Amino acid sequence: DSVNCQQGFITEIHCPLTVPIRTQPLTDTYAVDPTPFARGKFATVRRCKHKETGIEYAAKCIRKRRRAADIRHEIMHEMYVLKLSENCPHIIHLHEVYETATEVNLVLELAAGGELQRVLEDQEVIAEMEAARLMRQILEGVAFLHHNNIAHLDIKPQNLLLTSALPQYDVKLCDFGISRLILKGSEIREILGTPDYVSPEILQYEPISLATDMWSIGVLAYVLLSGHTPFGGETKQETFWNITSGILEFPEEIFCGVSNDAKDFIQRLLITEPSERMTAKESLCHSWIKKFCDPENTEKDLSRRSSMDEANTEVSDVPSEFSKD
Ligand SMILES: Cc1cnc(Nc2ccc(CC#N)cc2)nc1Nc1cc(C2CC2)[nH]n1
Repeated sequence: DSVNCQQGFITEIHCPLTVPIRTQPLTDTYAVDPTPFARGKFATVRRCKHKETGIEYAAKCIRKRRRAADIRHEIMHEMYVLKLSENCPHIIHLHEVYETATEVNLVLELAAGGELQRVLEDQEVIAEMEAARLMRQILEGVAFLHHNNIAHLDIKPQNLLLTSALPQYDVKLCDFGISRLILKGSEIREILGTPDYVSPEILQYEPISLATDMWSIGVLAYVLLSGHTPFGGETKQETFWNITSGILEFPEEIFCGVSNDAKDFIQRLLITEPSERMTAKESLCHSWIKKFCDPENTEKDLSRRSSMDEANTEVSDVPSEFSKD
């Protein structure tokens, strides 16, 4: 399709994928909470309620000028990626867009449960079955993006939102502010992302690819199961050194009770050579994801890792086979 991209931004998309942009003030239609959920460097996110329907959304207000540079094309890129993903249940939905002279307001689906990061802060680790269930949903969202040649480039617990506070919550990917369209031949090398989740190729200024997201997913799986980051150091420099060293360890004191399948899943993602990592599709076929998520399996009494000391999960040595696509 005639996608015209420069440096990985989707500028205009040939198809009826237009997004109506309203110019009347957001506050005519929505009652906006004064206190923001989250305040990023360039965006502020607030809960808001539609005055007629009473439905609640999240309004992401992005300033158009950043250090005097006009970044409207970046905002339009994020809007297009969200619009492109409107049928994916694991990506936050874009409802509508408002624009003024100085800012763009994306009215987005509200994920009332907040950031996965909060859950990790409250309960440190997540039961392995729950981690696999969340990981499958995240992988389905990422597989959708990668099928459209879009790399998210900032996958981390702060950008994974929970639909509710109840235990059987679902998870949705958000924040496409630094996502990029990755097309064959277009080499994109930019220092992006968050230290603990950044991949070796980014640190070595190598081309960024869809595999860059798979590294971050490996880090995320490690954190969900152990409560620790695999390469975290005392300083940023030490973390970066650990990441490029490619040394991956599963210390017994933080991985006791975690199945070999789960470790194999992580090992097949935290590989310094991007082309050797599993793709999102291959990850969805990995036995750790299938074992916990196939319907017939959940009937069986799968050992649930309730806490560190009770953990006596039988170590399953099922070889992790997955289809080569
Ligand atoms: C209850 C809640 C609490 N905290 C955040 N934090 C947060 C995290 C990342 C980004 C980064 C972005 N974008 C913005 C806010 N989002 C929430 N709900 C949202 C947030 C949203 C849409 C994504 C804004 N829907 N429901």
